[in-house]
Amino acid sequence: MAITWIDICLAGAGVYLLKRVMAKTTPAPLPPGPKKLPLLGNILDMPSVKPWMTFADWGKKFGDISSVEVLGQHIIVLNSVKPAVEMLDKKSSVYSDRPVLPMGGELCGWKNTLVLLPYGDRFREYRKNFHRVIGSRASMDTYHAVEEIETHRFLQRVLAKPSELSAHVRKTAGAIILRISHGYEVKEHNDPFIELADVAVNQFSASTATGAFMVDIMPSLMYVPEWFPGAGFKRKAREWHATLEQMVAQPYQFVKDQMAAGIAPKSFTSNLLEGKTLSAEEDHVVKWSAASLYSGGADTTVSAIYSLFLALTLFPEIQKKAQAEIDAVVGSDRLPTFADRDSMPYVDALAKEVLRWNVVVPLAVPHRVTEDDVHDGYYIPKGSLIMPNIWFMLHDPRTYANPMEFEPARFLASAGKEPEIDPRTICFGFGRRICPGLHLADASVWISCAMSLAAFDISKVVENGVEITPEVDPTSGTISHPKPFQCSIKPRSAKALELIQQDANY
Ligand code: HEM
Repeated sequence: MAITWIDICLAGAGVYLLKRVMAKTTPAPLPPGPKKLPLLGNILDMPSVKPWMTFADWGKKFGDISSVEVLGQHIIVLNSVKPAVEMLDKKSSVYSDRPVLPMGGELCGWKNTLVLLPYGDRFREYRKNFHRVIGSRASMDTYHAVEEIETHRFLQRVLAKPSELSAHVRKTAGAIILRISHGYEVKEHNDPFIELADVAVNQFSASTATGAFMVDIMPSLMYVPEWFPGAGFKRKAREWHATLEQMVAQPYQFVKDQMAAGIAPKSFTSNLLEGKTLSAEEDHVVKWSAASLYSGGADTTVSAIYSLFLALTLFPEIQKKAQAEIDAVVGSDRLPTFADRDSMPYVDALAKEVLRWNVVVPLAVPHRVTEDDVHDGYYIPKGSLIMPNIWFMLHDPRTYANPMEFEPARFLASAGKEPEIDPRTICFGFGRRICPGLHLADASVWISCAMSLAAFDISKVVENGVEITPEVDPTSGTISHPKPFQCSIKPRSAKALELIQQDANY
């Protein structure tokens, strides 16, 4: 029997009606959201620039849990901490998967790193490794010396070339993480591992950018051969896959060679390899969890520390208050160390405010739901992507007074006023996917605040008698950075200069 257009239309109408009927049989309504178009859903509502701003508007219109549907994909946006904790933490056994990303995850291979790893046994193994090495504030004590030495070297680099602040921040983050992950000490210039990681991390951002590759919308394109017209993305994916493989394999081989020679310093990788013969699966887990540590830490703290310098440039009074505290506690004969942390509440508050003001990962990383759920009266279908709007949670006037202002004192108790919520309970995400590098990040941001403030005065650049005020306009993207800005960085005194120039290898 021949099939006619009428049959097809009737079948189409049937599917549509069936969907409508099925929609009616769902256990509860979907969370509210912008009105959908037939077939296209909310594709035209999806923002491409700073989506967290649009999502915050949805929160105001539709409440703390809102939803959209893009080509059949449900996206649930959470605009407050309460549902984020109730769903992602309390129901973590069904809210902890990650989305499948055809370009970045599958073709380029980033699905082997923790951030995109599907929820399951391998995921648990990686997390266990992270937990063992940097899973608590106490375990981070082992790495305080590395943090202090590398941050001191950072001061020396800044002193030598203050105009290259951003590059120094990046290099220091890479140096700290590579020492912890692979026991590798970076070279002062053109370090091959740092360069490789920079390229790979940029490729990660490019390959996972929303809407950048058609294959992310039509996953079947993954199977198109490279020679096929329009399949340029496959060649690109092959190249990017190769960079990632090198970024993972080279430092790993370095540790193995050093261990064979009996000269490997203690590190995340050497610790996991020590005295063991690994199966292929165990080898994969050690190699890729070390790389996850390295790639997760390479770009994130960079954003936070760069924004510390932006804040210090913009708010000289806050800088002076923090320096006064350091002078009173540490004096001027030495640089601050982690041992001073508990005695310097204002510097601690400053580090917290940096994490709140400049939100490094504004929408976290989407969590994928693995079972149908009904939450707070709303239907959350299996396969939905949950996006916690961390940016809004940290700028919500219900939680933070004058949220757009940079004000460390909000985290200090004063007469009749409790400190505001610690942003570290929000900025690192939620549930079983919470950032496993949070203690390391916290330590890096704090020591950078304390040492930089002890050593330097940071101020606006004056050009032709005019002060240049940097703009506060962070970039869009999974990891948001302050836009490049100029500032003047000078040693605070002759004594500070002497301290910076002292040997950093203590
Ligand atoms: C200021 C610095 C940092 C911030 C604000 C930050 C924030 C985040 C956030 C929001 C997530 C997603 C959590 C979720 O899905 O709910 C995440 C995941 C992750 N972070 Fe961080 N992070 C920072 C530094 C670091 C560092 C230093 C490392 C490595 C040592 C790291 C490694 C990772 C990894 C591997 C994941 C993926 C975890 C998973 O999927 O299970 N992060 N981070």
